[in-house]
Amino acid sequence: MSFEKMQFKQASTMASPLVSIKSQAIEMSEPNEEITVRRSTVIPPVPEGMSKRQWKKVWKKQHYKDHQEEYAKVRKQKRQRAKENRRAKLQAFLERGEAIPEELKRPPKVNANQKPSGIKIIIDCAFGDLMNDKEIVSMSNQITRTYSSNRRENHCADVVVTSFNKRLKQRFDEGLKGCKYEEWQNFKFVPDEQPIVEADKSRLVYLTADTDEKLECLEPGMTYIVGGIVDKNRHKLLCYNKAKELGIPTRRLPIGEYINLAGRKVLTTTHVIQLMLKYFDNRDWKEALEYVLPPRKLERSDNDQKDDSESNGTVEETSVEPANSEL
Ligand SMILES: C[S@@+](CC[C@H](N)C(=O)[O-])C[C@H]1O[C@@H](n2cnc3c(N)ncnc32)[C@H](O)[C@@H]1O
Repeated sequence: MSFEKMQFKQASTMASPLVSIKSQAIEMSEPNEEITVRRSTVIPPVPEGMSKRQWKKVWKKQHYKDHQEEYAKVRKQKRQRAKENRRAKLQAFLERGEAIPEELKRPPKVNANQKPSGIKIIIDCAFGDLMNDKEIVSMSNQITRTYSSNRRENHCADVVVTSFNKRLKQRFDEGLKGCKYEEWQNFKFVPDEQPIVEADKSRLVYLTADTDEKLECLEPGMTYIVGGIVDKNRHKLLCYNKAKELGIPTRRLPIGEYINLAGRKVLTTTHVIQLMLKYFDNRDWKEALEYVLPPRKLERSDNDQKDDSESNGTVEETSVEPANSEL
């Protein structure tokens, strides 16, 4: 049993609550009624050797683990409600005989006319130890988004997720249980770096914002490596240095050549892959950039620039899908 778990067990059995936080308890109600989350306000005393802050974190985590199934039900109900609301909105337009607005349209989840782009993409996830728990969750979500883009766009790639082990794998096996990632089409998850270290280096390119060398175009037959890390730019040159050590050529995306984006042009892993897939539509970077990046990032204002400086220049992923794929 881990130290944290032991502390939790001991403390849970203690009687007098000394610390008060908003811990969550889920109330199950009648079927079809809203499943609500009721907040109780006490947690057991802080175990010795732990700060109040650490203890709150451990308590919350354990509480979430204990109520995982109920939380999943709440999420499911929320999704269901959102679906019903959307359907009702669409219905209202149809009943009035009006055209459905573009923002309510959605592309099909699977694109039946999809063609292979001929490229391979490696998501290098060897940086798990540099991410906190939230960032691991964000990274796992980015991988699932990448998968849906790879199913939805007009061109797909063979994607390999390397160093898929430890906390990231655990996140998929526990938090994203049921997503059946082992069965995803055109996606492979491997526990080590074999696909990188054993590849023919002349067919490899490591993408990084930290190089001056521009990626002119994407070539079928090539393998492009994208860093699988969410770091708010804490670790500058991380992927660049790794590529250099491994003798892999590096390239940056030609962002500044086509659009106006202030600050460092560091994109999220998902955006980079979505851009690559979109590029194959017309082999047009500008078109791909405008499609994938959120519009607020393309038309810069003072506020946007402030946002960027707060997030250390990374263009944060703000929507689940590419900017206009909510259509
Ligand atoms: C959030 S960034 C990670 C930044 C990290 N500090 C690093 O050293 O790369 C995720 C990945 O997307 C790719 N990437 C982001 N912006 C890029 C750009 N402008 N050009 C090429 N690749 C980029 C890189 O592969 C990068 O590792």
